[in-house]
This record gives sequence, C-alpha cells and structure tokens, in this order.
Amino acid sequence: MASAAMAASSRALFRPHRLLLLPDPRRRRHLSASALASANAAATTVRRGVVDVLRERGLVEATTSEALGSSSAASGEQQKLKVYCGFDPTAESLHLGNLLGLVALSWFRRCGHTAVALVGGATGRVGDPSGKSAERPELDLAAVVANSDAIKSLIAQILTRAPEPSHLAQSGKEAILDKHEDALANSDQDLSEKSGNVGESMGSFVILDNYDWWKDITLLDFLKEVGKFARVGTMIAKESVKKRLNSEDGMSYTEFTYQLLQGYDFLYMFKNMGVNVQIGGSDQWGNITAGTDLIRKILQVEGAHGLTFPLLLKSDGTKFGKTEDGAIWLSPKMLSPYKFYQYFFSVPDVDVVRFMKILTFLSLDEIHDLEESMKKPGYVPNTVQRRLAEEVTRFVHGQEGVEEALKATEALRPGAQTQLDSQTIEGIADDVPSCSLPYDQVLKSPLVDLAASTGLLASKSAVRRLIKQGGLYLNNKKIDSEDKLVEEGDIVDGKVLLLSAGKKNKMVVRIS
Ligand SMILES: Nc1ncnc2c1ncn2[C@@H]1O[C@H](COP(=O)(O)OP(=O)(O)OP(=O)(O)O)[C@@H](O)[C@H]1O
Ligand SMILES: N[C@@H](Cc1ccc(O)cc1)C(=O)O
Repeated sequence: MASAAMAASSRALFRPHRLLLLPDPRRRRHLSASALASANAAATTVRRGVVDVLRERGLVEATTSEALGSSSAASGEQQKLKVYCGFDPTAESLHLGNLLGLVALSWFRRCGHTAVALVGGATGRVGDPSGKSAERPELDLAAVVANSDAIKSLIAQILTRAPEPSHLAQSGKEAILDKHEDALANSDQDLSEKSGNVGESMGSFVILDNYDWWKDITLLDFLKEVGKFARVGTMIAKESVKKRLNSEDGMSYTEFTYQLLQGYDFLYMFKNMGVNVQIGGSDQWGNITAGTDLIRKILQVEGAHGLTFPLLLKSDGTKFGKTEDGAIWLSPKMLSPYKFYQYFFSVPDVDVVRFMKILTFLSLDEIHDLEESMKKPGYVPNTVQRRLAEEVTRFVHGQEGVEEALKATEALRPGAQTQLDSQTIEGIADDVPSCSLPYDQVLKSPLVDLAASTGLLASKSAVRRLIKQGGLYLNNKKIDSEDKLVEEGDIVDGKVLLLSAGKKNKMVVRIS
C-alpha cells in the first residue's frame, strides 16, 4: 500500500507538464497544423507589407531575418503573421516608451495580422535585467497582480481604439478581445470568417498573461526541457548580462535566467498558438533571440522571427521608462489627459515630425504636408504639435480624453472666457506650484499680499508692478486694481483658486 502510494506521488511530482516540450525531434509532428502553417508561411518572404510600413516610419531597428523585412519580395499572397509584444507589470500603468509596442502591434493589425499583447505576470516577478545597471527591487505579489490587471485593461482600451485604415472603416469589422488562449489558437478561423483574405481586414488582438503557463511549470521540468538547450556562453554574451557581470554587485541567478523565461514564452506561444513574430524595443533583442534560438533548437523548425524598434529617448538621451524620472504615463489615473496632451503640444519643432511618424497613424503624405506647412511664412507656432497631441491623446485616451484636454487647455489660458471649475484647476496642480491655506486666511485678503505670500512673485512691489502692466490674473480674469480683495465667489467651488503671473507662471491655492 505504502509503496503504491509513494509511486503515485512521485509520478505526480515528475509528471511532465502538458505544456512543456520534450527534446525529441519527433515531437515536431505534434505541432498544431495552424502553428506549422503559420511558421512555414512566415519563413517565406512577406510581400511589401507591415515591416516596410514600420521601416518607413522609423519603427524598425533590427529584424532577425531578411525574410521578414524584405520588400523586394517574390510575388504571392502576403503571409498572415501572429505577433506578440510583452510588457512586465512593474508599475500600475504603461508609459510613453511602451506605447511604441502598442503602435507597432496596431500596425500589424491594420495590415491584417493578429496581435498579441502579453502581460508578464510571471516574468514581472523575476525582473528583466535588460538596460538595467542594478538588480531590480522585488515586487510583492499583490502589486504584481494589481499591476497586471490594470495594464491589461489599459491595453484593451488602447488597442480597441487603434484606428482602422480608411478603406476598412466602412466595413464594420470588429476586433476580437479575448483573454483565452483558445481564442488565439482559433483566430485564423475567426479572421477568415470575417474577411476571407489577409491584408484586407483589421486583424484581431488578444491579451495573454504568461503566469497562466508558468504557474504549472516545475523547476525540474524547466531545467530538463528548456535549460538543457540553452548555452551558458550564449547567455553570458547577451548585452544585458555582459554589462552587469562587470559591475560591482554582479547579477543574481534569478535575473540571469530571465532571458530563458522570455525565450520560453515565445516557444510556448509559437507551438501552441502559432505566434511567429516577437517585437520589442531594441533593449529586448537578447531576449527575443533567446526565443528564436530555443524554437530552432527544441522544435527544429525555422519560422520564428524577431523585430525590434528603436527606443524612444528623452532630450537628455535617456529612455522614456517607468522607472526613470518624469514618466509620461498612459493611465489617466496617473497622468491626466490634459497633461498628456500638453506634453505633446510642447514637443520641440525638431522632434515633432519624427513623433508623428512613430506615434500616429497619419499617412506619410499627410505628415509631409504638415512638415512643409511649418516652413511657410505665417505658420502659427505649435500648429503641428497640436495635431500630434490630438492624434496621440485620441489613441490613448479616446475622443473624450481629447475633449477634456482641449477644455482644460482653453480654460487655463489667461484671459480665456471659459468658466473655470475646481476639477480643471486641480488637474494642473501637479504640474505647477501649489499651496494650501485656511479659508479665513484667504477670504478678504488683499490679492497683492496673497500673490507675494504664496511665492507666485518675489515681493508685493513686484505684484503691483505686474498689475500695472496687466499681467496678473485670478482664475484667468485680469486684475486691474491693486486693492482687489479675494471674495467668496473667487474661491472656485469653495475649494481652490488659480493665480497667474503672465502666461506660464501659475500658483494653485487650495483651501485647507
Ligand atoms: N523608451 C522606450 N522606447 C521604446 N520602447 C520601449 C521604451 N521603454 C520600454 N520600451 C519597450 O516596452 C516593452 C515593455 O518594457 P517594460 O515593461 O520593461 O518597460 P520598461 O520601461 O523597460 O520598464 P522598466 O523601466 O521597469 O525597465 C519592451 O518591448 C521595451 O523595449
Ligand atoms: N522583457 C520585457 C517584457 C516581456 C515579458 C515576457 C515576454 O515573453 C516578452 C516581453 C520587458 O521587460 O520589457
């Protein structure tokens, strides 16, 4: 009895996980028909299509094979691709740098391919060393789960808003959003039912979480069935590892393993869902090629491809990221649509055309016309930036977000006729200096005193001078008199008031 029970329990322990792959090449036969078809299809050259579109817009840094990127393709049907981009849930929101991945996925969809956004519920617990000079702080489990949920719903909202190419806009075809792997495995069928022809319909999208497969994989399974095929020399040679090995603290075994986790994701999705392309920022090259290598070695098939896009950099040359200062968050909870819009409205002229190509779906002809308009006499500064801001804000926050941003922008213009409300003023409070004062200290106090004591201007005499020049505003209304006292009606919604010295210098005064 006892030995039978032991045998049963050890069978359970060593039972190979249904999703792991055995090294036996005969297992090639077990690739699903659609996975093999997709793999082989992608191995042939893709006719001028999505990769060329991405390249023209400056969204291609490198590809793992010419076959994927060549535009001098042999004639024939454009191949249907299933492409994925991963995002680790290391914050509550994605940021502007991550938007490139969503834009690129949307271009694949616009060209009729299937897009997969993968949230790294498992990899987020390990931490990607790519581009990091030190070990990442460990995230607690509850935060990973909460972040994953928030990011999934953000991605769903944004990908749903990806504009269809104009020739499809009339067709009424809808994107499929499903969290289940089966939806992806069957998406060939879904697509063909909808259109019957690749490249003539908007591709579907799916959101997955890699914790769904990692949660069942044991260390022994992993070492036997994946680790065996990874060469330590190749792993050490990756940029993300090389840099860290030379640092004082070195690198943990955990982070060293990250590339294999991401590599296995690709292998898993390739085998089970026919996902044949992985995209990511250029810092992901090592992890992406870890996947294509595993697929080649374990499944012994070609047909898995990688594509990276350049990192979007700030003017100081550092990348836009979630852990760097001054993140441009995509979630309205972390950055209001108004501030998001303002960021793009203020992009310098030298960057605006590049941003248009990278971050919007406007045609290159239209972008060229906008660029030309900037050179013409009488060009009103920031007109092109306004268009950029509208397009990107619409993609990320929807038309309501654009309207909210435009309303706040207009309302906060000194001299604007729009009646300010406390929500609009609060909306800019993170961006401009603010202070809190008790109600009775504000009510009936001379405005000259308030403007000086809050630090809007350095002294009362400077405030008086500004009033004479017509440059002091209370809630956007010009103040003409040095004797003006703050009245009850000046305290917006009983909560807040806005002082402005000229156009740029503002102070939000909250009533405590
Ligand atoms: N500035 C950027 N420009 C282009 N792509 C980016 C940028 N920042 C991140 N990405 C890409 O977004 C995807 C998800 O990256 P990830 O979730 O690790 O964000 P991250 O900003 O790199 O995070 P962290 O700051 O924690 O390293 C990757 O493909 C990554 O290359
Ligand atoms: N490593 C990626 C996220 C990612 C996670 C899992 C993957 O399979 C792919 C990508 C990043 O941190 O940017």
